[in-house]
Amino acid sequence: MTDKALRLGTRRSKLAMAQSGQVAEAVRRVTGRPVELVEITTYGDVSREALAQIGGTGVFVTALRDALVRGEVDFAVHSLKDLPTAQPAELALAAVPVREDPRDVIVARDALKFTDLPRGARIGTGSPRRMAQLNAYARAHALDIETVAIRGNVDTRIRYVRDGELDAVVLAAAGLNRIGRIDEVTDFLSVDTVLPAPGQGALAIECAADNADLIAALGELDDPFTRVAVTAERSLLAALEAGCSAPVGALADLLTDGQIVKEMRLRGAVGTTDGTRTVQLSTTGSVPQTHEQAMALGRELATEMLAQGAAGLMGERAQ
Ligand SMILES: NCc1[nH]cc(CCC(=O)O)c1CC(=O)O
Repeated sequence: MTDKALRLGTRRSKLAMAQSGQVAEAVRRVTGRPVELVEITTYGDVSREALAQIGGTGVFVTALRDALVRGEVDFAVHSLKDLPTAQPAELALAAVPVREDPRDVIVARDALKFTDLPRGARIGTGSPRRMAQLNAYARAHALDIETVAIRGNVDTRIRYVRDGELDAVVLAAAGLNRIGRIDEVTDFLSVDTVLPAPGQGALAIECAADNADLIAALGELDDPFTRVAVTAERSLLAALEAGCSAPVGALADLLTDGQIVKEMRLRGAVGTTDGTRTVQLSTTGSVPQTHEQAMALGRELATEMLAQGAAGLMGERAQ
């Protein structure tokens, strides 16, 4: 094996740099090769206005993928939840490392928990999924909250709370962990309250589909269970024909009896952002042993959710 540095394409944001840095270290460890970070500036990074117009995080992923396809970098790390469900033929998902905490969390003023927020509290999030589920919970439990649409990176969002503009913001635990700000969380939301985005908490390591040596080397970092779980979650998302900013929550986990793994459960939730209508279902089956079995589990749940009217609740998908 050669000693030439592997080039890891990354965005410059704090979260992207943290994720890429952590994966770079793991790749050095398993391959014994040096890894060099190559910063890719995306259109969305340059202009906030542009991002609003193009819509969503797809622009970030696209720029990294273009650099991979052009051979400017050897591999890239994405937050799996930001990755479109369609896999381009030129690229391979070489590894899905062990997922960390998939939960959403609250960063609130005065160390408040979600259910202790005062009447009329304003909670910031840019995610229709989080709005839908927080508002549905609030309606069911007579909480009087108002969800407020915000944008921006993690630092910007927490600043809304520190500046007193909002009472709380909702973020992913995994992102805060990776940038070293997990201590600022005031409440970890149970997945029974807010089902995370498909793939939340997991990373995707991508490289060129024709680079078999690199796929094999990066494959050392793959966690087969995380991979089947996120495959089932993303299959549900795809079968609902929903985009990555649609109000869809999904989480696959293992049902165990003592130490013995019995089955995999896949939960899904869709709802209108005002929380008035939701479809929330789960299905349980044998733990998928193949990609195709994991895909089938997601499709199966999607079919049941669509039969209960899920399609009619997703009007607010990405512009
Ligand atoms: N949409 C932005 C984004 N993409 C991935 C994460 C966090 C890391 C993860 O979920 O894996 C975040 C921030 C957030 O939702 O708080």
